[in-house]
Formats: sequence, C-alpha cells, structure tokens
Amino acid sequence: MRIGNTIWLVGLSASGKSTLAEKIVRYMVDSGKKVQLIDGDIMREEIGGMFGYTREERIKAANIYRAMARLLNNNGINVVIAAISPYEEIRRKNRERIENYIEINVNCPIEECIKRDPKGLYMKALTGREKHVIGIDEEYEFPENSNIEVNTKEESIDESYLKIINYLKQSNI
Ligand SMILES: Nc1ncnc2c1ncn2[C@@H]1O[C@H](COP(=O)(O)OS(=O)(=O)O)[C@@H](OP(=O)(O)O)[C@H]1O
Ligand SMILES: Nc1ncnc2c1ncn2[C@@H]1O[C@H](COP(=O)(O)OP(=O)(O)O)[C@@H](O)[C@H]1O
Repeated sequence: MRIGNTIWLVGLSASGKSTLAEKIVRYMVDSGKKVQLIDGDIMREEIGGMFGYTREERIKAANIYRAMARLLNNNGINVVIAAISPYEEIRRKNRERIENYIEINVNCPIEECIKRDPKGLYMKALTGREKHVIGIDEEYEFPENSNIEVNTKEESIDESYLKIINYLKQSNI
C-alpha cells in the first residue's frame, strides 16, 4: 500500500487556511482519493479543549495533529491539516517525521487578517480581552521552508487554490 501524503497549511488566523483546505479536500475526493481533514480549531474542540495557546501548548497540539497524520498516512489515507503552526520547531518536526510532507505557506499580512477578523479574535486581542494571539502579542515565525506559498491578500480564493492544485498535480498527488 502506498503511504498517504500530508498537506499542512500554515498561516495566521484568518489568512485563509480552512477555506483552502476544504477546497483541496473536495478536489482529492473528486479525484477518487482517500483523504481526512484536520482543522486546528475543530480538532481542539473535539479533544475537549485539552490545549491552550501558549507556545508549549501549541507545540503539544501540533504533536497530536502530526501523530494522527502519520497513522492515517500509514494506512494509505491522505491528510489535509489547517493549523497556524507558528513556530519553525513544529514545521521542522513535521518535515522530519512525516514521510510525504507538503507545507503550504498561507501568507497574508497581519493588517489584512485584522481587517477580516471573522471570529473577532483580533478585536479581542487588541482590546486586551484575549492573550497569546499570534501576530499580536505572540510572535509568528515566518515559514521560510515551505513547498509552496500563496498570497491571499493579492490573490482570489480560486487563484490561490489553482496554484496549490497545480503544485499537487506536478508532484503526482
Ligand atoms: N489566543 C487565542 N485564544 C483563543 N483562540 C485562539 C487563540 N489563538 C488562536 N485561537 C483559535 O484557535 C485556532 C487555532 O488553532 P490551531 O491549532 O490551528 O493553532 S496552533 O497551530 O496551535 O497555533 C484559531 O483558528 P483559525 O482562525 O482557523 O486559525 C482560532 O480560532
Ligand atoms: N485567496 C484567498 N484564499 C483563502 N481565503 C481568502 C482568500 N482571499 C480572501 N479570503 C477570505 O479570507 C477568509 C479566511 O478565513 P478562514 O479560511 O477561516 O481562515 P483561517 O482558517 O486561516 O483562520 C475567508 O473569509 C475567505 O473568503
């Protein structure tokens, strides 16, 4: 059996990870592939709010996402993950431990994410009602080693999506 791929979308909250992840999953399902979506905010809820948002807790949450991805990949199932993954430490471990790892840098300036703010998270952070918000009071380490980058401020959803799909096709995924 062929080991599955993990496509890991990293980026600030509101950068467009979930929007693009859902479209990638749809594309893979339509191509007859087995695929599982792991979305950070949904998975956090499903595991009972086990982790918070400090650096240590984000690294622990990523360890769980990675372990799930490896199990599924080993059973031939592709995985699409949407998680901020703000630290290079998380991404380096992904590269080391996930056999077929593809990282997508969902790049969007913090100013644009603050403008979008679909969950009101940035408003809360800027008014002191939420702490440990990446891009506000916690650093976002810019991903320097991703396989592909999309720029969601300048590109439409379809443009970013097509960029990703073309890359996946070139990589025989
Ligand atoms: N500080 C703080 N307080 C409350 N809620 C927060 C905070 N930071 C992030 N969020 C929400 O959690 C979602 C990110 O979870 P992730 O697992 O993807 O993040 S991480 O990879 O561990 O950094 C994230 O979802 P997305 O907006 O989809 O990125 C937010 O809904
Ligand atoms: N090129 C793009 N790719 C993805 N999302 C985009 C793009 N341009 C604008 N958006 C918008 O940005 C918002 C991103 O929200 P979401 O996908 O929930 O982000 P995240 O999962 O990173 O928090 C959506 O409202 C989406 O319509």
